Amino acid sequence: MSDPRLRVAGVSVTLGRSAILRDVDLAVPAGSWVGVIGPNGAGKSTLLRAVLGLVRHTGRISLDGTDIGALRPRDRARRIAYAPQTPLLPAGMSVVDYTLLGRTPYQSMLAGPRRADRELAEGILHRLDLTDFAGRPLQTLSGGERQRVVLARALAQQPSLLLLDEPTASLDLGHAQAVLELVDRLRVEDGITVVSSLHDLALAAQYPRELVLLSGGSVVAAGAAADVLTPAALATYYSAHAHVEVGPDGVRIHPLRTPPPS
Ligand SMILES: Nc1ncnc2c1ncn2[C@@H]1O[C@H](COP(=O)(O)OP(=O)(O)OP(=O)(O)O)[C@@H](O)[C@H]1O
Repeated sequence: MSDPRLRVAGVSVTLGRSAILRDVDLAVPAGSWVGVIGPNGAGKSTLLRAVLGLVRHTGRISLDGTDIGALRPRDRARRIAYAPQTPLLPAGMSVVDYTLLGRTPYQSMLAGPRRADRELAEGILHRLDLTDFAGRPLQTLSGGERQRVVLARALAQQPSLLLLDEPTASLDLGHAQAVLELVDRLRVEDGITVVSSLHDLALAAQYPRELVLLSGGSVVAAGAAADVLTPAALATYYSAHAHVEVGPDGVRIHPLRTPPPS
């Protein structure tokens, strides 16, 4: 059997004196979308950062069978794109120039972006509803606009693996759906493999093919949304009360208020 695009095997991360990830296993087939969910502090961002090589880990992380530590930095930058939850954006840079940073791994050291790079960046800005913002300095954007621009830079990398940390955190419902639809279209049309953390469980139930539920740094459930997002799991790991409806068009989650004490 061929290697999955991404394999995380027995990965643990310790930061300071705290065990943040414990023996995490994950296999993401090429062209799939895995959603990493879990309550605040469960280790979702740390898992994505470990895949990027930004935090030290034990265990093995491989891309198409090659240990990520063995990839040359340029090769890694071409193959893995990352849209962080709270990116540091260079002040004064325009939206289109920031998007073009995604083309850096494809350019020779001193050459600037080529015409094809500009056309690609413009196409991505169009697909993300950002054309009117192309010339705007990054610091003038709203939170949701910034989030889409960070995604634009990641997509400009034309990666084989796209890591998204809370891609919808600052987006209104319409833009959240548009971004996730676009990601899914790129997955289907361009064969991009996606791993994203998601807080919004209603969206998490609809887009990724598979969910991995982290709690306290460990994988406590994995599989289809209907198997992971059970009322019992929501109560146990999120301390949340919800009604879960599984129907022909997927899983729907209805948060329920706790009845007030009588
Ligand atoms: N450098 C560090 N030293 C010690 N603990 C850290 C460090 N960085 C992160 N942590 C802790 O690791 C845990 C996991 O953090 P992480 O950001 O991965 O969680 P998360 O699931 O993405 O959370 P959220 O949903 O709130 O974004 C948290 O308890 C956090 O405080």
